[in-house]
Amino acid sequence: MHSVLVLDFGSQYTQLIARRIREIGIYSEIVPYNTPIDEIRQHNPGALILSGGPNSVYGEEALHPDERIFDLGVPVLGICYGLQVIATHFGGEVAVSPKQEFGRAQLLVNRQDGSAESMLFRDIPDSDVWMSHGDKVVKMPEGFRVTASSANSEMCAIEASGSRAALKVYGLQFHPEVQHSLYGKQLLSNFLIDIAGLTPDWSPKSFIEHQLEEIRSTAGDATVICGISGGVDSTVAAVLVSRAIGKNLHCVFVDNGLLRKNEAQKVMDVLRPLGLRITLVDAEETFLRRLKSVASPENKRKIIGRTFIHIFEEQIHEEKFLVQGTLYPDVIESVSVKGPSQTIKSHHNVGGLPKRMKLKLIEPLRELFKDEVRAVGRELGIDEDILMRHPFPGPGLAVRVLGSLTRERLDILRNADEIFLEELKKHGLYQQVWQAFSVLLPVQSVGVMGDKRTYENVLALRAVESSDGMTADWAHLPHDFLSLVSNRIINEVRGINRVAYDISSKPPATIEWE
Ligand SMILES: Nc1ncnc2c1ncn2[C@@H]1O[C@H](COP(=O)(O)OP(=O)(O)OP(=O)(O)O)[C@@H](O)[C@H]1O
Ligand SMILES: O=c1[nH]c(=O)c2[nH+]cn([C@@H]3O[C@H](COP(=O)(O)O)[C@@H](O)[C@H]3O)c2[nH]1
Ligand SMILES: NC(=O)CC[C@H](N)C(=O)O
Ligand SMILES: [Mg+2]
Repeated sequence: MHSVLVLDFGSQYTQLIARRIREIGIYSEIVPYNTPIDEIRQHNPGALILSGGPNSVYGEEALHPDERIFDLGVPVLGICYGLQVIATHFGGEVAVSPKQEFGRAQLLVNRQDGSAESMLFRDIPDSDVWMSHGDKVVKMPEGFRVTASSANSEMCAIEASGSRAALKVYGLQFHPEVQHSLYGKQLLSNFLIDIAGLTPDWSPKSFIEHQLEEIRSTAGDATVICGISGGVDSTVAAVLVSRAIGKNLHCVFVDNGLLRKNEAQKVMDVLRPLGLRITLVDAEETFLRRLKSVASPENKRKIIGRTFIHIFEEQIHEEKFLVQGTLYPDVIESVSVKGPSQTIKSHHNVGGLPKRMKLKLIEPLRELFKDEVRAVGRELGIDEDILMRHPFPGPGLAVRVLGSLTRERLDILRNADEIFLEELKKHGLYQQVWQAFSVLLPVQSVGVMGDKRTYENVLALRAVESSDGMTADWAHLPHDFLSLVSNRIINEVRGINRVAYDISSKPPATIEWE
């Protein structure tokens, strides 16, 4: 199976490029812009895409790919910064533009220059595209032609032609991957299917078949341990691995004392029908002891990540591999392994892992987004109730009791959160939001209850809409509903006298508070 490699120059839209390609039915992966040519060859790519990026190709901090990518014999499409890389590589010039373009622009496809229409623009009329650039091509590279223009960039789309046509190198100043570029997906499809000749055969089913082979060849006859949480990702990962290696899979569910109310029991009940071999480990003591008096979010996350691995290691008998349900957003936000993107927070299962580990990782979902994992789960026949659960982070309530943890504060949060989730379900709102939870703030406020002054904790409710957790908007829950939840929590949960609703989107906030 050929994949498309996206070389990441740090664009905010890099993941969107990969997504759009998969929506077309072609598998794609993102690698850092400077991945060496030998590594690129190992992926056996059917096409390369160079992403946009914040730098300028003529600046001191310009990022350059391995130049030999242009000799691989596979078609290359550069987007924005990627176009500018192509233009300079082939002898053209890029300079700062007197007029910048951000947002909507009108694309004029060049059909009048006597040459044949570009295959890239087949079935694409003059239409709206989305721009985000301050530089532009000012001198064409030799052996290239202009195939489209916009008001502020005359050389808005270029491609190798004439004696260089066989190179199949294309560049676009606009971003075809964003929804506002009306024919963007059609354009990507023209590039991948018509020009690169790829077959759109990526589907949950083909993904599963491919992964089953990969897992079998990695694991061989070895036994494998899998951290399972009752969440969507680890359940799908465990079912997939158990399909591949059967009884050699041993699942461990860690009760880290940071779970929701009665969660451990509920999860064991839900997972039982899947027929997996699961050990429940009670590690509350260990986690809470190690987290005692730790207030910094990053420290909490790292301690939790390490403790998970220690607990897994205690459970190992002859296992050599650890399966995790790590997803793409966990990876991209934790470490900048995939190019020049920034570390936002250390997800416990990626940035929180200890430096030395006895176990080797198997992470079959590492390149997928949540909605794709759900589609894979559906194909595997996993129950909708499990697949549609809200995500729950591995560090659990530790990142929702802000500041230092105590068992008492965890319990206050558990009781409040239970009411919130119960009411969401009762009102048919649970499935309408992507994730919902409560956060116990390290703040006390004054209240009056039964004529008495109170000085108690403040709780924040958070509910968001999202498709992959990368961006999110706060959910506009009905006011009557919020009022009912607030009332119940203040009346029923000892220790809370005020409830607030979080109305921040991601970005600039994140979904969790820590
Ligand atoms: N309590 C736990 N016991 C064992 N492993 C866990 C636990 N919590 C998290 N993990 C491991 O960490 C991985 C990442 O957690 P994460 O919350 O992202 O995924 P998930 O729990 O499987 O799914 P979801 O995002 O839907 O909650 C899990 O896939 C699992 O391998
Ligand atoms: O397994 C996990 N381990 C973590 O360390 C972690 N941190 C955040 N999350 C979940 O990821 C999504 C995005 O969260 P943020 O906007 O807070 O980064 C949201 O769904 C969060 O709940 C985590 N999941
Ligand atoms: N979005 C981009 O790739 C921007 C590229 C380059 N920095 C410019 O401003 O033109
Ligand atoms: Mg989880």
